[in-house]
Amino acid sequence: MQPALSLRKAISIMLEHANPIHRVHYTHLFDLTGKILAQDLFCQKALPAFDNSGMDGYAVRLADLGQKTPILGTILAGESCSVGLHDGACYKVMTGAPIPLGTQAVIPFENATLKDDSTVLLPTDFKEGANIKIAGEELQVGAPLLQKGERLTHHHVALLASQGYSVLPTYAPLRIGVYSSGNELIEPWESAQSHQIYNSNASMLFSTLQNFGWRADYLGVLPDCLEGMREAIRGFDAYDVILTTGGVSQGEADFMERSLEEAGMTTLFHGIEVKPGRPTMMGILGKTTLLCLPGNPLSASINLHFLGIPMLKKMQGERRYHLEFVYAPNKERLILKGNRANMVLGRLHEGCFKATQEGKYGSGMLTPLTTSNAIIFCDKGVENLEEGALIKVIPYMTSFGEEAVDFFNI
Ligand SMILES: Nc1nc2c(c(=O)[nH]1)N[C@H]1C(S)=C(S)[C@@H](COP(=O)(O)OP(=O)(O)OC[C@H]3O[C@@H](n4cnc5c(N)ncnc54)[C@H](O)[C@@H]3O)O[C@H]1N2
Ligand code: MOO
Repeated sequence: MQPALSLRKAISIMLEHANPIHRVHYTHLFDLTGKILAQDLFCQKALPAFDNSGMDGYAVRLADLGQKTPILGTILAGESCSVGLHDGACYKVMTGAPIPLGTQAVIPFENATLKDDSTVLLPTDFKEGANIKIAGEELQVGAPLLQKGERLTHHHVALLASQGYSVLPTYAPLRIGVYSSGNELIEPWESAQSHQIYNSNASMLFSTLQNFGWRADYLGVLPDCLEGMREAIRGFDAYDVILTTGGVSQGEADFMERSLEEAGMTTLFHGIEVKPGRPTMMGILGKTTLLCLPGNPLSASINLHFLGIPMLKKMQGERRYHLEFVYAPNKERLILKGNRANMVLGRLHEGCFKATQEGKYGSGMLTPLTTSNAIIFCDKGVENLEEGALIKVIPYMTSFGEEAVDFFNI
C-alpha cells in the first residue's frame, strides 16, 4: 500500500482523473429527466412568444379609463391578432390571447361594468402595462437557455418543451461494473452457513447508483486468489468504471492491488488518512477507472457516496459534481480522534446536526447508515466540535455545485 494521502488530496486526485466520457445519445423529451445535456442550448422561441394578456378582460387605452367604451371584438387564445387599438375603443381578450397593438393595459372583467353587449364602463384608475405579458420579457431569442452538463429535471424538461425541442443530445450513461470480493460472501438469494455472511455491499452499491440515476452491471464476487482475479480483470475493459468492495487492506487474501497492478493498473492512490475508508484505492487500467472501496459496509457506503458519486458525476459529463453543504448548529459536543480526517454520520433534524451514537459506531456496521441522513467531514487535527458550534453538514442526498467549496470543518 502507498503512504496514506490526506482526504483533501485524495478528492483532488480523484477529480483530476475523473475524465468525462463523451458518448452522446439522442433522447426524447419524455425520457430526459435525470439525463445529462450534451450541448449548450439557446432560446429559440421568445418567452413569452408574443405580447399577450395575463387575464380574461378588456384590452384598453388609458385615455378611456372612467369612460363607457365600445367593445370592437373578442380575441381568444390561439387566434392571431392583426388589429390595432386606438383611443375610444377596447377589445375583449382572454388569458394568453395576443393583444391588439397599442394596448396599454388589460382590465379584468370583474373590474369593469358591462353596460350592454358592446359597451363597457371602465374603472377610473389602472396602471399602465397591467396584465400585459410582453414578448421576450422572460427570455429573448438567442439568450442562453441551458448549459452542457446540466442534469435535467422536470423543470428543465418543461423549459425545453416551451422551445419546441423534442429530441436532444445527452451523454450516454456510464458503463459501470460492480464487483464484491471475499470468500465469506453469499448472495442474499442463496443460503448462508454459519461462517458465511450475506453480501450487502453489492446491493448497497447498486441501489446507491440507482438513486443517482445509474444502472450498473453486477458482476459477482471476485475470488480471493490471484488466478481468479486475473480472469476477472480481463473483462474490466468493457466498462468505463469498475467499483469493487473488499480486499484492499493488508489481509493475506487481499489481492486487489497486486493483481490489478500486474495487469497494468496505474494506482492513483491507495490509502487515505480518513476514518472510515482508510484502504480506499483508485486507479486507471486502460480506459477503465477503478474505485476500490473497503469491504466494511459502512466504510464502503460512505466512501461511495462522498468520493465515488462526485467521481461518477464528473465522468458522466455533469457540470455540478462538487458536494454542497448547509450550515447547522451542532446539537451535542462531539469528541474525535484527530489523527486522521473523520467522516461522521448524523441526523439533520429541526435545523441541527446530531452525530449518530456520538460518533461511536464501527466501520462494519449497517444500522448507523439507516438511522442517519447526513454526514460531516472533519479535517485531520479536529478533536472537538462544541455543542452549538455552527458546522458544515452534507445531507445524504446533497445537491452538487459547479464550484468546489470547502466543506471541511476546520
Ligand atoms: N492489518 C490491517 N488490517 C486492516 C486494515 C489495515 O490498515 N491494516 N484496515 C482495516 C480497515 S480500516 C478496513 S475498512 C478493512 C477493509 O478491508 P478490506 O477492504 O480488505 O475488506 P475485507 O477484508 O474484504 O472485508 C472487511 C470486512 O467487511 C466484510 N465485507 C466485505 N465485503 C462485504 C460485502 N460485500 N458485504 C458485506 N460485508 C462485507 C468482511 O466480511 C469483513 O468483515 O480492513 C481493516 N483491516
Ligand atoms: O477505514 Mo476502515 O474503513 O475504518 O473501517
